Amino acid sequence: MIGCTTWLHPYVFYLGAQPACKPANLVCVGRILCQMVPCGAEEVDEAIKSAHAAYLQWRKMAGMERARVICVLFIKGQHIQLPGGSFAYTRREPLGVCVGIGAWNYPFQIASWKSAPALACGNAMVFKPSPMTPVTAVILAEIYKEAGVPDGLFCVVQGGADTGTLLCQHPKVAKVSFTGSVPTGKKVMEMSAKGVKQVTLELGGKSPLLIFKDCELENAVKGALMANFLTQGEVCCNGTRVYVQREIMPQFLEKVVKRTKAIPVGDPLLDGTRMGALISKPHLEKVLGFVSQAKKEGAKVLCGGEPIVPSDPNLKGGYFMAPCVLDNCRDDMTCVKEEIFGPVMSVLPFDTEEEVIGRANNTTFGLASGVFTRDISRAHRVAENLEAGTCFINNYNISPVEVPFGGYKMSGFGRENGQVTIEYYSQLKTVVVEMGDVDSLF
Ligand SMILES: NC(=O)c1ccc[n+]([C@@H]2O[C@H](COP(=O)([O-])OP(=O)(O)OC[C@H]3O[C@@H](n4cnc5c(N)ncnc54)[C@H](O)[C@@H]3O)[C@@H](O)[C@H]2O)c1
Ligand SMILES: C[N+](C)(C)CCCC=O
Repeated sequence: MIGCTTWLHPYVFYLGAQPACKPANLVCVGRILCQMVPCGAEEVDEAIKSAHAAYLQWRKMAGMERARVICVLFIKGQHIQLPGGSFAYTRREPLGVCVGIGAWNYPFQIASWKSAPALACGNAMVFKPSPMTPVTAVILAEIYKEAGVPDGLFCVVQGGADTGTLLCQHPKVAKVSFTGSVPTGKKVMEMSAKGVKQVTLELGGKSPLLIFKDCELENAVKGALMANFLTQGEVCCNGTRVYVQREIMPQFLEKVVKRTKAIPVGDPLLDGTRMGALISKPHLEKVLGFVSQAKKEGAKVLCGGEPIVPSDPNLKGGYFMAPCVLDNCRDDMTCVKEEIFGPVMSVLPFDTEEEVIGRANNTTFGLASGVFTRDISRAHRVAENLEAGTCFINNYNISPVEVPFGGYKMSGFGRENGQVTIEYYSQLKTVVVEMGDVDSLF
C-alpha cells in the first residue's frame, strides 16, 4: 500500500480506501497497489472550480500560445460574404469545463483522447478514470504539468458511480465525454440532458467482421485475430461476430484455430507475450460464463475458453484464460448478441452478401465493422451498407489519432480523434458585420 497523500492543484488525487489491484502475477495478484478515497461533493466542486479558474485564462490564449504547450490543430471559422459588402464570420470558441469519464480497458488512451482535444480547443477538463485503473490519468496530469499546462486546467478526481454522478450534475460543467458501457452511458446522457450539457458517448459494441471467399485468406485470418484477441479481447470495437462465407469455412477455421492456440499468454511486461491477464476475477468469471452459456446453446468450442496458469510460477493466481474460438454459432445465441469483452471469437457461416449485411446490421450496437475481400467494388458497397461508425477494409483495429473514431446506434455518438473532434469540444459563434446603413423596418 502506498501511503495516504492528497494532492490538490494541478489535479485532485486522493489515496486512501479503494483498492486498485494488478491482475497478472503472483507478486501482485490481489495485492493492493494503492488505495483511493472516492471524491465526494466537496472535492468534485473544488476540482471543477479550480478547472474553471484555469479555463478563464487558458481560453484567452491564442492557438499559437496554446500550441507551445500542447500540439494544437488548426482551429478556424468561416468568412461569409453578404449583400452590400457586409459579411459574417464564425469563430470556434471553447465550451468551458468539460468532464471526461473513462472505462478501464484503455485508461491512458481514453484520458488522452478526451483531454488533448479539449485542452487544444481552449477548455479545461476534470477527468475521472475507472476505479479499476486509477493511476495512469494522474501520470498524464504530471506530463501535462511538465509540458506547461497551467495548474488546475486538467484535474483528476477519483471514484466510481457516485463521483461520476456528481460530475455530470455539476452546474458549472459544460460537457461530458463518456467512455463505458451502454447502461451507464444512458444514465450519463439523462443527467447531462437535465443540465442541457453537450455529451459524447463512446459505448460498447458487438461488431461484425465479414470474410468473403475471394479474400486473401492468410490476411483474413490475421485480421480475425486482431479483431478478437487484441488486449485480451477487452476492446470496445472488436469484431467478435466473424461471418465467414461457407465455401472457405473449413480452411478458415483450421488456420484461425492453429494461430489462436499459438498465442503466447503470460507476463505482459515480456516482449514475446501477446496476451495478458483479464482485468479482474469477476470479469474473468463473467467471460468464462459466456463460454459455458454458448456451449449450452449449442456452440462448439474449437479451442480455449478455460482458465489457464502460465508456466512462469510468478504468474500463479493471475486472471488468465486461453483465447477461445466458438464454432456452430447462430445469430440468436447469447455469445453472438452480447458484448463479452474477453478473448472469445464467435464464428458464423453465410452464403450471400445481401444476407450477411442484413445479419450484421441486426443489432442495437454500431461501433465498428470489417470486411475482407479482393473485390474493390464489394468492399466499398459493404462499407456503405454496414451500420457502424467505422468499417475496416482488409484489416482490423487500425485507429491512428488522425482518424475519427465513434459509434452509430447504441454504441454512442460524437467522435474522438481526427480534425472533426474540434466540433465536439468547441461551440460556434456567428459574428454579423454591417458595412452600410441600417435598413430599419421601424
Ligand atoms: N466506444 C469506445 O470508445 C469504448 C472504449 C472503451 C470501452 N468501452 C466500453 O466500456 C465498457 C467497459 O468499461 P466499464 O466496465 O468501465 O464501463 P462502465 O460503464 O461500468 O464504467 C465506465 C465509467 O463510468 C463510471 N460510472 C459508473 N456509473 C456511473 C454513473 N452513474 N454516472 C457517471 N459515471 C459512472 C465508472 O466509474 C467508470 O469510470 C464496455 O462496454 C466497452 O465496450 C467503449
Ligand atoms: C485502439 N483501439 C484498438 C481502436 C481501441 C480503442 C478503444 C476501445 O476500447
